[in-house]
Amino acid sequence: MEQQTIIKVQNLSKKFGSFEAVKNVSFTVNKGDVFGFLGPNGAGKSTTIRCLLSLISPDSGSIELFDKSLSKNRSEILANIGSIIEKPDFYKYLSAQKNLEIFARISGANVSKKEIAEMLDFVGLGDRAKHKVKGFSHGMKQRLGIAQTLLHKPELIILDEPTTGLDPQGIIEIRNLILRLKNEQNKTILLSSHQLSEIELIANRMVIINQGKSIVEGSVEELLNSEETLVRIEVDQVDSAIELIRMKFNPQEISRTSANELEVFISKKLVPEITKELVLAGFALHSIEPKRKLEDYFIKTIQS
Ligand SMILES: Nc1ncnc2c1ncn2[C@@H]1O[C@H](COP(=O)(O)OP(=O)(O)OP(=O)(O)O)[C@@H](O)[C@H]1O
Repeated sequence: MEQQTIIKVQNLSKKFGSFEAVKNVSFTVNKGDVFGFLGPNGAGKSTTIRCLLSLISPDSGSIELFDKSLSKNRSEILANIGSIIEKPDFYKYLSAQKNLEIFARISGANVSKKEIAEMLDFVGLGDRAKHKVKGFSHGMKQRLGIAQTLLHKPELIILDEPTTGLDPQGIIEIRNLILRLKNEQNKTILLSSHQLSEIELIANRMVIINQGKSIVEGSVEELLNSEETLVRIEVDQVDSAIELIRMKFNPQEISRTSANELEVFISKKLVPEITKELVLAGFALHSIEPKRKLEDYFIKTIQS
């Protein structure tokens, strides 16, 4: 069965003055994806998301949502998206339930009190429905924000860095909630983050964006578990170790990174073999650390 495309962004560019915040960004989100939009701070994630929500208009490129052009079907498309792009704002002296009732009325969503109660249950705030938002933790407000995005029953949910500022427990709650949105409510979710670990835990597909450009897109599993691995080896006599590895394994790339360390790009399967050969040849092997290529790449990107 052919997969339905929910978001198709092609060659999107946006400048602020002469500064190019987004340069030719392209990616595709399919129905049922938890799609990770990964990049360091300032990469252009929020700018892209603001274009998707038609809050700003791109300078060039095309955006299709639900197989329709955003520029030509704006209100129909936006009615099918729920989003949190900044910290959700509530009437703090009103209860969680009252807040949702008001937001439902403002957005014109036809939602019964029973449905609102179910949404609050879904985000784990059922027993707090009558409590004033004033006393809610940041995590609870974030979950109430997610309930708010569900009011008009959208097919696509866009969350811009939803776990920023949350404590570890709060992060786990949001993560579980996102997975339940996909599994129990059949939502498609676009989730931006600057943390690979976050995306790895919940997304099935992702794009990495850096300095306004999309760099790599694909299945999280395939991208993170690619056969080719960067292996860091701490050993005495680095140059002789490089010679030995070159001779026996013919790696694609190998280089000395410090007086007692080398890096080699090689198939994951060969790591035990390399270890054995170095030890048998009498090298003092202090450590051997395989790093997934993408992880290493992403860390370098962030640090640069
Ligand atoms: N309205 C604006 N005017 C000028 N520059 C802007 C504007 N909005 C964003 N930028 C710049 O564009 C770049 C990309 O910002 P953007 O917010 O899209 O990044 P981001 O990936 O979402 O990062 P963060 O997680 O820090 O928000 C940044 O350098 C930012 O300073």
